Amino acid sequence: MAGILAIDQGTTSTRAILFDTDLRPMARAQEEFAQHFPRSGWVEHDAGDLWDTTLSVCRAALEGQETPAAIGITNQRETVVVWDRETGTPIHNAIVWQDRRTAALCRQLREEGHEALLTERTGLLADPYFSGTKLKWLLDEVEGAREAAEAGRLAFGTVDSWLIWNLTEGRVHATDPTNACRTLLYDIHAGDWCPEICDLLGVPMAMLPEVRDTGGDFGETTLLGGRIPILGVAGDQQAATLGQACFRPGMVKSTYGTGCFALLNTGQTPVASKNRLLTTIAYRLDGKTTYALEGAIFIAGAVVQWLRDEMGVIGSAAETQALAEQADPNQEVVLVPAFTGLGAPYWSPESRGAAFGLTRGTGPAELARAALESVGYQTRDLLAAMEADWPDGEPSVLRVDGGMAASDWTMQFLADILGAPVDRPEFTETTALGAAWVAGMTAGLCPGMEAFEQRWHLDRRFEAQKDDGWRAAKYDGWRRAVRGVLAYDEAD
Ligand SMILES: Nc1ncnc2c1ncn2[C@@H]1O[C@H](COP(=O)(O)OP(=O)(O)O)[C@@H](O)[C@H]1O
Ligand SMILES: O=P(O)(O)OC[C@H](O)CO
Repeated sequence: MAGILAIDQGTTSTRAILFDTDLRPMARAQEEFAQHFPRSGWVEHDAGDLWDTTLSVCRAALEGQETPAAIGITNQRETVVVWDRETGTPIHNAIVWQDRRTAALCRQLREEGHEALLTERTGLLADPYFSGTKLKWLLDEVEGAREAAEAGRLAFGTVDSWLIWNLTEGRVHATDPTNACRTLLYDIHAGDWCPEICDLLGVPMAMLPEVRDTGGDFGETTLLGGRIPILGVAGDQQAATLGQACFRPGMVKSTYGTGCFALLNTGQTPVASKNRLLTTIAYRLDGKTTYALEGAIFIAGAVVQWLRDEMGVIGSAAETQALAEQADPNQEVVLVPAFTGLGAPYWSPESRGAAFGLTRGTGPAELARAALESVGYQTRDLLAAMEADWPDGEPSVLRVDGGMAASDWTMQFLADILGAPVDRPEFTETTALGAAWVAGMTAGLCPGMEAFEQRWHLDRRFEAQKDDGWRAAKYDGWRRAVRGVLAYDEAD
């Protein structure tokens, strides 16, 4: 029987995985594309590259295969594309979620007292991470853009909308609530775009996509052989939450790719964070919205890439494990990888990274260990904030996935620093799996939630092996290092 094609359009590469209806992977293809850094703190993608790589990985994955019965799309979130409805041409490069160009605008929004409205409606903060201020920047800076948008000639979309538009050859301009809720323009309580915020940011509502259920009808494509309906769309972190079967309130997953994103399912209740986490939509199925608390860290696996590409201390990511094992146990080096600012729970876009505790004897091994440890410390920051925000639902086990979850050393350190077990599933491409499952379920080909939950299989559980004294001392060192980074920023 024909399968389900998952498109995973990520920050550094685009993937397509063809699953059979039992959700076993049958074929896959992946392509990287160029990152553009036109100025310090700016990150752009050529939106044409995002579409071209999508088309080519889909064609490669489908080569010699039957036409799939459905497509599920999952994508890097918050990244902004604006295009001309007539020609389908983007008016500018896509501005990527990591881009910090609107830090001053966000500061101004905070100083003028607008953050309360933004948080109340969207569950987010006035931070450059989200789409809204990036879109405002495009409308302000690209000549003629605002007039064209007001006249209805321009379309805005996160990457999902851009891909849907292209796959349907301009017939469908839509998104789903998991992507809409990251724009800073969407009212997560009303379940619709927020006119007040659009007004505040000068965004004409005519350019916004229609919001449809995560498992819903997003049109069909004829570009991949036959007619294939697009039946599932979710932002990549929410798709991973689905792929990890975190369906019950209290379940939490953490994905370690370029960054790290932890989501705690809070059921049908949107929990307002008192600890600078994000209130977000986990999924909307059959018109019913499930919410999550999210902690977002901008640098996780990217710190390992930095060791490889900029520092040249490793040849491959996997080498960090052996180095960390060799590190001198008497050296307490702490690395705060705030390369693009600090995300949750600090939200300090202008902070930059620092290493503490360096000695004459510090070498690549100690640096590699500190890099891997930084991922554990940052996760503990997030889970501590989650526990404070939602004490009744304290999560007992953390489900992990993403490229860096392959690092046993990092996962063991994570369990040790959390003082709680960490579960790694057999299949760690949970993002694509989640998108495929939603599309397959909507098509009536895949099992519902309960049966899907049963097919989650453990690869390995990492149990905490250290005592509370060790944990407290290590975490205290991290907290002091973060305070140092924040203080340096203030002094600036
Ligand atoms: N064995 C490993 N040890 C440490 N980090 C790893 C390992 N394997 C992969 N990584 C890191 O995981 C990241 C890739 O994960 P992936 O989920 O593919 O990311 P993304 O989807 O964000 O591109 C890279 O940043 C890489 O440095
Ligand atoms: O592309 P990834 O996996 O780094 O994920 C990016 C996130 O969606 C940003 O919020």
